[in-house]
Amino acid sequence: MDLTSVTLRRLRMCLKTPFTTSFGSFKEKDFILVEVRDREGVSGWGESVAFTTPWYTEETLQTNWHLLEDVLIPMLLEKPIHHPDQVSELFVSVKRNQMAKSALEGAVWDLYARRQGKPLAKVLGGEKTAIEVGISLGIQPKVQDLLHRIEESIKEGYRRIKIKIKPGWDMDILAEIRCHFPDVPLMVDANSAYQPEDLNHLKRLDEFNLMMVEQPLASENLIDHAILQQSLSTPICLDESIGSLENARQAIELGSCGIINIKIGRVGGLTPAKAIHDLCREKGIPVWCGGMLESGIGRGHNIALTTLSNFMMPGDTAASARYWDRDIICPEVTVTNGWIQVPQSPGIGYEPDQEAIDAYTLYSNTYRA
Ligand SMILES: O=C(O)CCC(=O)c1ccccc1C(=O)O
Ligand SMILES: [Mg+2]
Repeated sequence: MDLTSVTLRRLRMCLKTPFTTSFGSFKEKDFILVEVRDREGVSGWGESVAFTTPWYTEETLQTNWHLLEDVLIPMLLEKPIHHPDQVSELFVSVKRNQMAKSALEGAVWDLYARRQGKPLAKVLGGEKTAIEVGISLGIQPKVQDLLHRIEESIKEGYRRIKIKIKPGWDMDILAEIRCHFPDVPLMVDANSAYQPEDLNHLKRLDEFNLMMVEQPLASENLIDHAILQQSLSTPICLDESIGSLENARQAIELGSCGIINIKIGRVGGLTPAKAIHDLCREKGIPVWCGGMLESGIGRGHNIALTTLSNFMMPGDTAASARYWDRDIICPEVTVTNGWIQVPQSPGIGYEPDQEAIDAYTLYSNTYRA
């Protein structure tokens, strides 16, 4: 692959409705869009999923810009590579900074697939032609608002509902939801809002017939997740705790979870994401693809990854229109009866909408070999 330049753009897109987790609320999404170009002028696209503050992991938009500009782009443009798998190898000497690595690696994967004239899903070894998706609903001002959002989401066809929980917005809310929607496939995500001492309280989650409870405790705390899993019949799903293949191996060995949420950005790219997927398949741990309120570019990457066989549960990659008035890809991602048809055109299979990208760009910079 003859890479000649990389362009970073900082975009700001307004969310249709604010998204609230146990750590705070977002009204807009600021992120870095990455474009790699080769000698023939073909482009590949990637997206950094880092937020502007380090509430989810330690990375931020600014730390990603720094890593990309000062470390990763110079490394990538210095040495020729032949396959996108070599990008994560090239970055082994750089500790962590997974989202920064992933943004660039994803762009190289897209370019590689486009050059082959094949969909990224195929190039990754994915077989599915359609993927099943769910929806993640943030904490709402009132229970009534949440019930209304759930009803709408079911009507739109989403295959499972995930709600965000935190102390004070958990058991009573779930009781209310189950009263109105006794059978809807339901799960909860705490984004580490609980402490090991909350074990007895968390045991009550078993009353609500949940598919899983996502990341109840701190990311570093695999031991207490294992202890909690022993007293819960609801499977624990780890999100923030899984930053690498090694984290996944340890969580599985310790019994810290029964399910893993794979996010490409959190694990450093598509190559490591695939390695975690393969390990989980071997160990009998089902996986699903999480979301980070991505633009269409990141959404396209998620869809391609989800075509791998061990993605056995609906992911969080909802339709473009659930987040944005206008997405930055053509066509936008649409969901019909809870399914997304995997695009069959080359690369991520969605074309970047240059006009929309320009309209959302705050500033940009290009780096040449
Ligand atoms: O709709 C989405 O993209 C996923 C929503 C979501 O749950 C989420 C959004 C932002 C950050 C973290 C998470 C999460 O899965 O924990
Ligand atoms: Mg999560």
